[in-house]
Amino acid sequence: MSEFTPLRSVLYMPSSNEKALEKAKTLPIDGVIFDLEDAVAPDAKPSARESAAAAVASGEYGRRTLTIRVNGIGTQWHDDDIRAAAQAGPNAVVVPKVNSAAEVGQLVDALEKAGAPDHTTLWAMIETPVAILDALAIARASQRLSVLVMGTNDLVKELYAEHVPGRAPILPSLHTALLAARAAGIAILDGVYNDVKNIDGFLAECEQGRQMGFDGKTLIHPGQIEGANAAFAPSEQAVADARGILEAWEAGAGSGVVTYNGRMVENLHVESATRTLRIHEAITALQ
Ligand SMILES: CC(C)(COP(=O)(O)OP(=O)(O)OC[C@H]1O[C@@H](n2cnc3c(N)ncnc32)[C@H](O)[C@@H]1OP(=O)(O)O)[C@@H](O)C(=O)NCCC(=O)NCCSC(=O)C[C@H](O)C(=O)O
Ligand SMILES: [Mg+2]
Repeated sequence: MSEFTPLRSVLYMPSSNEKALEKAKTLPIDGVIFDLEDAVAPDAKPSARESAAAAVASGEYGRRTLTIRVNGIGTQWHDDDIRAAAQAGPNAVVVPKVNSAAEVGQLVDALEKAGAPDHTTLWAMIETPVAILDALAIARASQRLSVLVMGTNDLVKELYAEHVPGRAPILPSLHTALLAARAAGIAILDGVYNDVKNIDGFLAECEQGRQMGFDGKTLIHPGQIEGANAAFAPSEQAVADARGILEAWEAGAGSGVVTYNGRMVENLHVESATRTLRIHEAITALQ
């Protein structure tokens, strides 16, 4: 995956829900997670596995990043899921409840043994206390691991915490996982917002996630896409400022510090501005 593959909006859908699989072909999402885990009842798992593989193979999802979330290590479905997902060759296989660097190694071996193509990376879900405490080791465990995905429902459950506006009970965990992803140089996606009818609450959480540094948000409903796409794209003002910073820097050629709109600009601000423009260009290229 290139450094700036946009992942602003990554929508989960139960792979047992044919209507949802069909609808996703038309939705303005950056990525899809065809779910085989929590959203699929045990009896429906074998057919959901086939549907997810067929969806990936269909070639009908355009430029969207396609992923399959398998059932976790140690479950009765895991090995068959891994085999089917590897052979389908999505952009990534998402694995829930990854708890250690050793598990990342085990997953990468299993994917390679099952014939996963080189373009199929691993996305590890961080959703348990032990994963938070081992986040750096997990994030650095393999070149094939490209994204951490927060599982905030499981995390809240495991902590005996509560879902509250502002997410104070899980902020330390979110920050720890962010630190790990950034230290490892990989992407990280924020968790889902369960109250699908509460758009204001959802937008506030998107804003918070973007300010913290997340690359995008995992979603559960089409009504959440527009807000996530807007929140995780550089705003018009951010793009204008980035261009202004680069112009001011070039105009001051050779000096180690200049100003833009009265604010100090040093090399590090130029790097951030360049990154903002590259993200903006990658998003613009999607349209
Ligand atoms: C949450 C839902 C069960 C709500 O479903 P529903 O009441 O049917 O919603 P609507 O009637 O408002 O739906 C309107 C239309 O949109 C389609 N739809 C709904 N959701 C999706 C979706 N996720 N993908 C694609 N399309 C979707 C409906 O079919 C309607 O279509 P139409 O009739 O043509 O207008 C439901 O949204 C849902 O199932 N969401 C996904 C749930 C899921 O995948 N959960 C597992 C992942 S979350 C998680 O586990 C994270 C992590 O592990 C953690 O621990 O936090
Ligand atoms: Mg979970």
